[in-house]
Amino acid sequence: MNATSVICTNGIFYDYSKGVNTLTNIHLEVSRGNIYGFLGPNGSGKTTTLSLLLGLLKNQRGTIEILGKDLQHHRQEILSKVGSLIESPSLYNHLTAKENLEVYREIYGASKARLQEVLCMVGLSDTGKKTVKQFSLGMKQRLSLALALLPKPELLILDEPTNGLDPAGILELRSLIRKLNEEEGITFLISSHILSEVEKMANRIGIIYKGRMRFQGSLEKLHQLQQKQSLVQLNTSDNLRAWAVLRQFQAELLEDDLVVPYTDIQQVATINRILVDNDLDVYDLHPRKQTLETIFMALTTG
Ligand SMILES: Nc1ncnc2c1ncn2[C@@H]1O[C@H](COP(=O)(O)OP(=O)(O)OP(=O)(O)O)[C@@H](O)[C@H]1O
Repeated sequence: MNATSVICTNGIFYDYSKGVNTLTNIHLEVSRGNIYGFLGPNGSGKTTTLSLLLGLLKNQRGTIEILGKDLQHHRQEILSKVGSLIESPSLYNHLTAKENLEVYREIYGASKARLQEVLCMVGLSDTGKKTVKQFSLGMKQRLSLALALLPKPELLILDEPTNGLDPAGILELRSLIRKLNEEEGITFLISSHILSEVEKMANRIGIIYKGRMRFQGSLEKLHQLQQKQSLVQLNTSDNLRAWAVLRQFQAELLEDDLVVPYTDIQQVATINRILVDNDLDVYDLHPRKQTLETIFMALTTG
């Protein structure tokens, strides 16, 4: 665990029933200031992992450190600094945003000033007498976030927070998360099964599939993986000679085709020029650019 680590799990295992491995050897590392996007298709183990981090389930093997302390031994202390949105909190439909917060303010022992502060942060300070039953789903989600913010958490754990929101609601929530991260210094761990949603706000990504971590690293590292896997497929008048000419590009001869990895489209033009300059006729040139989505699919399919 390094000094900036906010969450560090070491070899977590969890089974709901004997013989079915729900989580296998999970190493998850979230650093201070991260917006960590925790991605995986349905049933891959995201909620189970988040439940373990929040002490709602108990890991059967491995250790969990949060904010520098072992969760097993410092549960209360840790959880007082962690906010979460894991199951929809029970909002009172017949109460206003402020009244709902008032109920929780007492539980958390937060001040009235803090209540106003969080209402402002989530953009609900002017909803006045409107009760929650008149709120859009996006507004309800922001109110839930306000509840989680009341005790001034250092870390917020959100399980699929954009589920069910319309595009405008998703945009709103995304910019709110970014704002809270930048202005309040809150670290986020956010689960999702949609890469494109997380990609726009996260700076660190973890990908889980069938209970195992398939990738963990910066968004740039995922982009690098994407670039490494982009290939141009070629067919020329003499593929063997073309392969020799393009050796500096790590060209490979695969049955009838020549494939060459590339990182940007300019490189494809250069490859073409080299072939023509070497008196090779190019019959077919087909760049296959990987997208982040195809990389995600490749990591999360059998
Ligand atoms: N209470 C439970 N008892 C038994 N099995 C469970 C329980 N909760 C989850 N599972 C199983 O554990 C696996 C992981 O589920 P989990 O909910 O952690 O995945 P997830 O990635 O959060 O998926 P989703 O996006 O669908 O919520 C799934 O196969 C699921 O069926």
